[in-house]
Amino acid sequence: MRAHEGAASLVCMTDTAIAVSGLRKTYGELVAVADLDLEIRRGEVFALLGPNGAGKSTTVEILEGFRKRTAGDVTVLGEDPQHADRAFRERIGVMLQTTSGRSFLSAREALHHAAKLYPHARGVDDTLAAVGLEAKANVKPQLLSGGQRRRLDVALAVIGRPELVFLDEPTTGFDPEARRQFWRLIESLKDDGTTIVLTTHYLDEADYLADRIGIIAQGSLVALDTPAGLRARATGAQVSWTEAGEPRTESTTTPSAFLRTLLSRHDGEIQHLEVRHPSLEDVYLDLVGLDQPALAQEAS
Ligand SMILES: Nc1ncnc2c1ncn2[C@@H]1O[C@H](COP(=O)(O)OP(=O)(O)OP(=O)(O)O)[C@@H](O)[C@H]1O
Repeated sequence: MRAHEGAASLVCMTDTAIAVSGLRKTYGELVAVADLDLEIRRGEVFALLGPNGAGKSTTVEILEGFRKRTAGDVTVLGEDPQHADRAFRERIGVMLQTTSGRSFLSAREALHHAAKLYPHARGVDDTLAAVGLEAKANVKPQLLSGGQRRRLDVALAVIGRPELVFLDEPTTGFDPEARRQFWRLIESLKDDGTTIVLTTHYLDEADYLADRIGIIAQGSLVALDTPAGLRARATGAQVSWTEAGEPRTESTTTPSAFLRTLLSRHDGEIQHLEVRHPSLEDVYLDLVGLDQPALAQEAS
């Protein structure tokens, strides 16, 4: 290898947290993930969105080293997760969809126990505070609410100060305040340079937190962009108003021109006049297909 090639590959190694090429996972006849290519940079917050059964958890679990792939190349922090050793495990934090709280330990004890497994773990009390569980520190998981157990799962995923955190639907069951608190925690992890991969069904969460969003449908990536880039794919607007007591709605790609015409037709105040631009959710629904069944295609 020539010197400049070595330097180039070193830059590539340090900049890339996750590299996926041609990833495929089948369960018998079912294709859960179909030839997925993806690169996630270090320090990036990456959100994976998609309908139920799209293949998000399967993909994430392969990246975590908990599931074997059928085909393709996967590198996570420079290693193949399929051959993950303890050193690799210490560098990643994982929050699975199912809660993992140890029922015989209190929240604080569970975190103390987990912290011992990592060389540079966070403080237990700081971590409890970051997820808003100080008041429940001495409570066993089975006496926590569903949302509080998820918060404990988040705390367990980040206690080891991992370089890379996987969060599978982390805020399912959170009340609005807990979600905001979780968002602040993600922001502080990002400020520390942590790479974060999260799956979520909340478009606002992905919009707020993610540097880039990957949208997966039927095992394939159908879009990969920044939240702003995805929103920019939406064109046109819906103009609605009330005329002669009847609600009216028009879709238009030229809302200003439409409004000028509408205003010229009305002397007085137009009732309930509203211009609505497509949201990220509209773009998402368009990409995954409104009528798309949440089933992976049959293996070919
Ligand atoms: N162990 C398994 N054996 C057989 N099929 C599986 C298995 N795990 C997942 N599947 C199937 O693979 C497809 C993808 O599932 P996956 O859990 O990855 O979807 P998901 O996008 O995470 O969905 P959700 O949003 O509902 O969590 C689904 O059709 C699912 O039924």
